[in-house]
Amino acid sequence: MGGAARPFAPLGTGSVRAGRPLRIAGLGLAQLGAALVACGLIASALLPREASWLAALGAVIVLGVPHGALDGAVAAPLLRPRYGRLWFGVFALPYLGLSALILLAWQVTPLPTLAGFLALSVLHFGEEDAGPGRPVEAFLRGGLPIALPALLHPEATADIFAVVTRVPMAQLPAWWTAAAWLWLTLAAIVVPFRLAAHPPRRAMLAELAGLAAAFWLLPPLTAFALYFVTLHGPRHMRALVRDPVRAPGIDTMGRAVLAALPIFGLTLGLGAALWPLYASGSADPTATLLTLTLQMLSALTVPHVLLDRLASRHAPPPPTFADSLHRPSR
Ligand SMILES: CC1=C(/C=C/C(C)=C/C=C/C(C)=C/C=O)C(C)(C)CCC1
Ligand SMILES: [Fe+2]
Repeated sequence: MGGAARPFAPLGTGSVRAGRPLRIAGLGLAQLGAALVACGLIASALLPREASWLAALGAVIVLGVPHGALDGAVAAPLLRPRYGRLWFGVFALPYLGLSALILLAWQVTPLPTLAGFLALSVLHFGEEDAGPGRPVEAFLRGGLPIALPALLHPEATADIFAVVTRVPMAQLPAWWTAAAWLWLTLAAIVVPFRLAAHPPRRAMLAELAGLAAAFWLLPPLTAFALYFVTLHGPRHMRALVRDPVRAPGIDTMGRAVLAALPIFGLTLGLGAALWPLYASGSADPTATLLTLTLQMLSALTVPHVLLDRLASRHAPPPPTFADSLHRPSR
């Protein structure tokens, strides 16, 4: 795996750029909150399956989805200078149009859509976890949450995706199992070399060991929720808070949460509007919630990833040596 690069801080700290976060027993308030959420999710694994699905989905919706709702704050500085007050329409119409196409794809070709969703997730999780310009580490880290459930809990994972795709799945599709074995084989070949060449930070090893243990010991949806709300979401938010160019107004975790609220509310409203459509073909409300949540997550992830690409393409390049000769240093 990669060498020492970004400082590791898996759980959100109260304020990244400004002030000193409140600390209790050496933990920041947000870290304490994340630890409590993690304990709650782990305990929810003891509940009957439907109830544990509900707990995991509740966490994914309330604590995980808001990181995608920050896309408005990323799009505004790109679009407002050119479109003025119309910027929100210019942002939201293609974003939601693309999402609607993905929801349609789940109805028309559920299994290819599932394959595309899983591939996009490996890319998105990997880029966020490994950081830019580290394709091998990104593949290995992004592949972990997708490959381990297939290898360690194939029946439970198939049960979940039979509900999501509405395609009977006595077992996982062979392509998923094959891809998971390929990931494991590559990891077994690459990781020992990487470990020898760049001894990893202890915190990164602890994260990977913790994740592997979660995907081994917990039901797959619970382990995924744990990864999504304590690692992926906070990491995405922290990256935006630290980036003064992509979302200039978002410079503390508190501001990030506030900025996410309007689009998060809109997302919940869209989910509520779609509910009757999804409930009509569904066995029970928990199954409806699972299908709607995962399909909407996938539908929003496509424009979410595209916007991330666009925003990094439009970011000004880092200052060159020549720049530093011409500009007075501050
Ligand atoms: C539901 C679920 C899975 C997949 C979830 C995925 C693929 C989520 C992707 C979310 C994204 C990309 C969000 C973007 O921010 C697993 C872990 C395979 C097995 C357990 C249940
Ligand atoms: Fe994300």
